[in-house]
Amino acid sequence: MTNLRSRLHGLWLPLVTPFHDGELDDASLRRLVRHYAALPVNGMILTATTGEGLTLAPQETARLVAIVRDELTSSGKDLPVCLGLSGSDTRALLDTLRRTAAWPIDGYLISCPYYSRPTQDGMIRHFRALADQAAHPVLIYNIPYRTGVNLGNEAMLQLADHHNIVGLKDCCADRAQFIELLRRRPARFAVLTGEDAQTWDALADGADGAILASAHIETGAFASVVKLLAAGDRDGALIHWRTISDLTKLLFSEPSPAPIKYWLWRTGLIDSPELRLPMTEVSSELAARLDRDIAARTSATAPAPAGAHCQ
Ligand SMILES: O=C(O)C1=N[C@H](C(=O)O)C[C@H](O)C1
Repeated sequence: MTNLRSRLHGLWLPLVTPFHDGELDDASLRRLVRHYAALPVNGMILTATTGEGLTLAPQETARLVAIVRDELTSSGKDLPVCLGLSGSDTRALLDTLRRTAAWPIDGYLISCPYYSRPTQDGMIRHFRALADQAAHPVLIYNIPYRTGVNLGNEAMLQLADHHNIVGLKDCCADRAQFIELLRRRPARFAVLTGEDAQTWDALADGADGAILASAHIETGAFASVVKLLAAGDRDGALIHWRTISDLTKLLFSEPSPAPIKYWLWRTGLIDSPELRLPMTEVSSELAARLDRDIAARTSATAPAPAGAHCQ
């Protein structure tokens, strides 16, 4: 597997997990991976928020990882892949790390423990225990509005010194905290944003890259924004950002990844827009808005697949 730290830049895609009639949809998954492998994506995250990882059985996650690696290999694309993990029981996560140690992945994206609201010291000890054990490097996922707890910069910087913790996916939603971290972090600690609507600000502030669910759509434009801003071409990046900034809001106007799955279904990339409960499909109002946006963006390309219809 790859040296993950050296690959933590550019645009990463947190892949949706396609389902059909309640089951993991292997055919759609293979189609998705082939599609994105041909686009300017620097890495993939599996089974995170967008991948509905909390709803997958361990055997399904193993099958998903194997399929993704198989399709990437057949596409000739050596993309790094991180497995999303979340949980609030350190011992259970240690078991998961042992069970997945030999899987064909390059790293883990591990969210802060949710619901129990531990102290900063508790989270430091949690991530150190996981990183000590992990057979692959660890990216921390700080997303307080989902977990209920914010990993502050003092704790983050202590964790950044751990040899097996290589970076952060930041969704702290606090620009001052984010900028201070960018100023104080060691160079070996990568910082990528996961705040779709704030992508421009985060990259302009100095983030190394972005992990964006919205980039399932208009992938090339998102990749251009990341690449051009990194190269210092603000005007060039702005041309692309203006075509996608509203999209980031539309795709998060109901719980993600329902709007993205609806879009991928309507454009023929997956066979069904279904999610696993408690997540539900988009409302009919949003479906109509998405259809209008799809029509506006794809009028020059293929029509919606036969059988796809507004709900
Ligand atoms: O699945 C992810 O990883 C992402 N999660 C964030 C969220 O859903 O809150 C958003 C980001 O685009 C990717």
